[in-house]
Order: sequence, then structure tokens, then C-alpha cells
Amino acid sequence: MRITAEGLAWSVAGKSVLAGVDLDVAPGETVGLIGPNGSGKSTLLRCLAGLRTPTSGSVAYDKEPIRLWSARRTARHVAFVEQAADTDSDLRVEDVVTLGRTPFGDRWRGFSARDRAVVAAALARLGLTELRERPWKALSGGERQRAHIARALAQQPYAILLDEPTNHLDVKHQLELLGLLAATDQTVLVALHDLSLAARYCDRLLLLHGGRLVAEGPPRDVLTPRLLAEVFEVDAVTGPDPLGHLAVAYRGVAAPPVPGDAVAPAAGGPPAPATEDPVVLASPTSATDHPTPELVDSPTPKET
Ligand SMILES: Nc1ncnc2c1ncn2[C@@H]1O[C@H](COP(=O)(O)OP(=O)(O)OP(=O)(O)O)[C@@H](O)[C@H]1O
Repeated sequence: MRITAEGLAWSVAGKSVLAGVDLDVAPGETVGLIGPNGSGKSTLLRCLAGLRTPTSGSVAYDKEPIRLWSARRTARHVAFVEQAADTDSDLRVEDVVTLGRTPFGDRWRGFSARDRAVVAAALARLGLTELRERPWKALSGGERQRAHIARALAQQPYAILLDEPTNHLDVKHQLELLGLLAATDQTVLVALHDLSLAARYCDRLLLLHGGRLVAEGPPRDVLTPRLLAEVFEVDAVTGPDPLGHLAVAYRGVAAPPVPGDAVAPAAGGPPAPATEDPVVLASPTSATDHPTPELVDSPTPKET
């Protein structure tokens, strides 16, 4: 399912939070939404999920404007995993995941055997089968996060929007979740703070800055030292990690920008393409020789 937004803007109390956002996520793509704190990622996801009415502009799924959809129709097509989503604490894990079947359930007959099978599969996919009877309030933060993701999968949506879903997860579950999102046929738009994981698992990145989309493209074109300095205010280099994955290494916080020299948020039109080549962080074959990635200033051959 294709997700498109045109001229999307959202303001509150006279303050512009999101402005002029045009995006197009192709069916089956896994796209990472990145940007510093307060850049508008959650606001954009909420607008795309139909939970926030844009001040102007439009959101469409396969060209159908979401504003024309009922809540039930939206829930049958789009799942949204919010950042710190909370759920009624009297429920068990399985009940929370079963909430994902609500748009498909029959008011009188309840959930079918198929609904229960879908829930069981979603629990298994997130490694929660053993915890299915556990009361919600007895779960850790990471287990709750995985249950929310299982609930989204139980919706069997065509598109999944996730707001920093790896926040509470240990490294194994981060890798499992991002691997799952990258492998699925569903269209995925996921806000992430870990830029190296975003580079590794996303086909494309969208970079938000001050509520505007300032760059988009393959990770190597977006995660450039210049954009990282100007948007995230960090002094960083990018290049292959010891396993050959594009990664970001940080020297520290960037020097304050020279006035008038910062990234100009695109005032309409496509975001500026980035042109810098990444540098080598470590030889792809040197994992054991160099446990700490070394920064080398020579350019790397382009990835194929
Ligand atoms: N309801 C609201 N009222 C006032 N300001 C708001 C509201 N919602 C969002 N904002 C402001 O809009 C800006 C963007 O917020 P948003 O949560 O979308 O950013 P974000 O990129 O998701 O940030 P983070 O990385 O910290 O989660 C922030 O400055 C936030 O304070």
C-alpha cells in the first residue's frame, strides 16, 4: 500500500510544528523517519495515522484520502505503534494483542478461530507466547513494547507506522524487530533515533528538521557528515562498520553553526540531495583485529 502526503502542515497555538511535507512511501518499502528531538516525527506519524487532522495538506493510502475513511476502515489498513503507548492495566498480554483484531471482530459472535490464530502467530513472532497469560502490569517496558508491536501485527495491516519502537528493547529484540520490519511485505514507516540501525534496516530515510523534510534518499545519501552536523549538531563520520554495514561514528557535539550557513529547510520542492561520500570506519574484514572501529579519512568504494 502506497502512503502519500502532500503539503502536510500542522500548527498548534500559532506555532508551526510541521510544514510543507510531501512524501511518497512505495508499497513494501521500509522507510526510516529520522530527525532530532522536536523535529516533528511523532506529529507526522500521527497525521499519517489519521489521529491528528492536518492544518493543511492531505494524506492518502493508495490515493484514497484517509480523511474519508472510518476509524474501522483505517484500522483494517494501517497500524500505528505509538511511542510510550499505554493500555488498560487489567488486561493480560494476549488480551492486548487481541485488541488488534477488534476491527475484524463481530460484535455478537466475538473473535473467530482465525482471529485467535492470528493473535497466536503475532505473539510468537514477538517471542511473547510464554508471556501470553501475564498481566499487563507485570510486564517490563520492553515486553510491553513488544506486545504493542504484536498488537499492530495482529491487525494484519497493509501499512505499519512505528514511533521509536526500539526505545525499550534490548539489542537482540532491536535487531529482531528491525529485521522483521525490513523483511515484511507491508509498507513500513518507522521513526528511529539510532542512525546506524536506521541505515542498516531501512531502504530509504526521510530527515525532518524543524518540521520540514530536508533530505530523503538511500541512507548513504542522507547520513552525510554535513547533514549530521547541521541537523543533529554532531561531529560525525559515516562509513562501513567492521561487518560492512553503513554506520555512523560520533566524534562529539558539533561546533555551533555559523549564522546563515545552516541547512535551509526546503521551502517546497524536493529536499536537497546529499553528495558526500562516506569514510571508512573499519575494514569489513577486520572485526577481530579492530574491535573499536577506527576512523580513516579515505573515501570508501560505493556499496553495490
Ligand atoms: N499538542 C501540542 N502542543 C504544543 N506543542 C506541541 C504539541 N505536539 C507537539 N508539539 C511540539 O511540536 C514539536 C514536535 O514534536 P514531535 O513530538 O512531533 O517531535 P519528535 O520529532 O517526535 O520529537 P522526539 O524525537 O523528542 O520524540 C515539539 O517542539 C513539540 O513540543
